[in-house]
Amino acid sequence: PDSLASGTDPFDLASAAAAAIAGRTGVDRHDVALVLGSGWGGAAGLLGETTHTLQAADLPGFNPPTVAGHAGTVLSVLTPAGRRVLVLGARTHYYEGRGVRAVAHGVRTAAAAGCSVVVLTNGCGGLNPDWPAGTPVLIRDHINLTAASPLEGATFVDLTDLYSRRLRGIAREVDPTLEEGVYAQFTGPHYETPAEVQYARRIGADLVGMSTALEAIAARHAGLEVLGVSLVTNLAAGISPAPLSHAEVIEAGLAAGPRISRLLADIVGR
Ligand SMILES: Nc1nc2[nH]c(I)nc2c(=O)[nH]1
Repeated sequence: PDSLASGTDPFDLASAAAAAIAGRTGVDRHDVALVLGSGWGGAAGLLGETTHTLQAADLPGFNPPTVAGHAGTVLSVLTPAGRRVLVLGARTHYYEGRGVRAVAHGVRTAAAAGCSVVVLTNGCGGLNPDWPAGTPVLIRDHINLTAASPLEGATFVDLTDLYSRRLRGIAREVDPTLEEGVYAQFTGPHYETPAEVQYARRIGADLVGMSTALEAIAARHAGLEVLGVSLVTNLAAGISPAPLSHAEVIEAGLAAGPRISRLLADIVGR
């Protein structure tokens, strides 16, 4: 929990985690951090050569993986262009109840490790019937419905252009067909009711998920430039008349794998 009594300043903990990464990999500085969400697991292999694989739980402030499929690893990848990518395969979701500091720890560690850019990916529900499962969507902006902030105290941070226009431009150069949308973070872990999905649509959301917004705010505060990319893994509740079968969702996510992994590799390689 986030009790102040714990004493460990979140930024000291992030520095300790970054020092542990540098110590174990011999890589003193990473350039780009990549947070892998549902359906994005295959991206790391296409980025370049994974020179080091660390267990996240061995690093200060990271927790054992609770989301199935998240390998719970932190990778150091060397791209063909000689850039160092820190691949965080161990996201903490707000719904785990570990508090906002745990949610923000990964991006704070990335900043402490020297990164200047973080790419946040996630799996989400789609509100646009024209975006079927398997559609990647650039996040243009977010609506934070968690009623929480990763920041504490009088930490006033401007969030204009939080999802970097520059990085979205690079992404669209890589794939001009990419859609853009507004991502709404719900607390979860339950999915939205059809009425909540209609509410999200009416307030301007195109995507609904349970991650990303809090991490993006913490990333901006830590000085990182942010790119967010969602993978629609299902149509949100009530959007499609017949609820998609879980098998279809899994299949659509897998089918999109090669395309979205290539997309990320080309964006990071720029
Ligand atoms: N809130 C929310 N999160 C999600 N994550 C995935 I994958 N699908 C959904 C969804 O439909 N709603």
